[in-house]
Amino acid sequence: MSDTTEEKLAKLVTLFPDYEKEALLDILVSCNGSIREVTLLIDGDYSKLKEIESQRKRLKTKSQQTLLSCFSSPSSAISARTLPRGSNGKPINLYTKSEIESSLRYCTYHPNIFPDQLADSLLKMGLEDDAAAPNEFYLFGNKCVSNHKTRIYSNQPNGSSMNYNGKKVKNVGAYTDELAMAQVIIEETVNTALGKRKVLPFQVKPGDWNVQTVLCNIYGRESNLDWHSDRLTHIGAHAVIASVSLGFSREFRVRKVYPTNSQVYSIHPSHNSLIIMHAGFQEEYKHCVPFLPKRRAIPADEIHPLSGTSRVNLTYRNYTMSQNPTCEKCGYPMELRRAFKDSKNRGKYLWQCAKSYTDQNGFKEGNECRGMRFARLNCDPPYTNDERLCSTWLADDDYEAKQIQQ
Ligand SMILES: O=C(O)CCC(=O)C(=O)O
Ligand SMILES: [Fe+2]
Repeated sequence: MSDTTEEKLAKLVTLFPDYEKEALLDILVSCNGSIREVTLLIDGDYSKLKEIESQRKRLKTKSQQTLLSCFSSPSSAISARTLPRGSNGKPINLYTKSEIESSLRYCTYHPNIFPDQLADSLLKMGLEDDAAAPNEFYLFGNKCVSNHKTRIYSNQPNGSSMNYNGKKVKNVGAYTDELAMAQVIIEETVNTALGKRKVLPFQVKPGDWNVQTVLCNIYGRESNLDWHSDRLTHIGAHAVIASVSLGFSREFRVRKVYPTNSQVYSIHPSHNSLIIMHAGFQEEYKHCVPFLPKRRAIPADEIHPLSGTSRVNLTYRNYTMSQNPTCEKCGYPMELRRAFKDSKNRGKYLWQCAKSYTDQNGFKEGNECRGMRFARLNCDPPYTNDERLCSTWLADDDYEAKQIQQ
């Protein structure tokens, strides 16, 4: 059986860690799903590529043309591949609270967050939830299926009609007493932590952070979660997300979203620990749960007594956005994003039509929509067509963008 798109993409992410996942997906689509072609393309074997390109001239679609033109210069392919990551190209391991918090400016780490019994019942809840299922979604028109399972729990009376990542959620889980108890501890810990930090312009104030939704991810031995930043669309700019790890300990990697060769850090959150991804984290960093190396034998003392090699993750989210715009051109819901790639535009919050990225046929020729609006956060309505009113935020250590934009 051939690999799913998600599996192919996971392989490519491992082969080409310096590339954005979205860019790899673009290239994979433009190479008709062939990993071999992608490898040739990125490794700069242009004679082979020419052959492939001339074969494809017959099929020639707009998206393929654009994508290939981005990779037509050997220097762009080679520089991204060969740039060293950090000092020696390897992730830096962060084990303790002080190592994590001194290296990552938007993260705090809180071990032993729940009483032991509560942690164990939440772990069992995740492991035994029969309604948890792989995530199915469309990216650039390709159907992707995650290799970990997910369930969303909501404490809202209208929770059953909620949206997540642009899709109506089926089968929202009811709030149990354990979830309600855990929420009290999480809200208290997060609001206390917020009170000790600088408040960023678009974030909730200390004391006001509260939870409407808990996303539960269940990882087996073979599961992973690819590099991403969480979508801001419903949780807003400068979102604060609380992420609890339960059971078998898996790596949680983080790196800045720019430059492309940014240093990777590896955190090892233990059973019953909390990572708070503070305001600015989703804007400036991305994160993933990498695959466990296939051939690595797991030492007996790492196997969790209740979950074996499975891990449960609970992420607590505060839904702050309710008036999100729809696209003026096609009526599709829009996604809130922050530009970061080029330092000239970095910091601008934008509403982008989600159709091309998430709709089943959204990337087919003639179906693309490039609808865009500037975000005007904390205003009614939260969008504008006047660029001068666009909400913008730059990290205070982003000297490069500040200098260019002044
Ligand atoms: O499992 C984790 O630690 C991360 C989960 C996550 O990033 C997400 O659900 O968006
Ligand atoms: Fe995430």
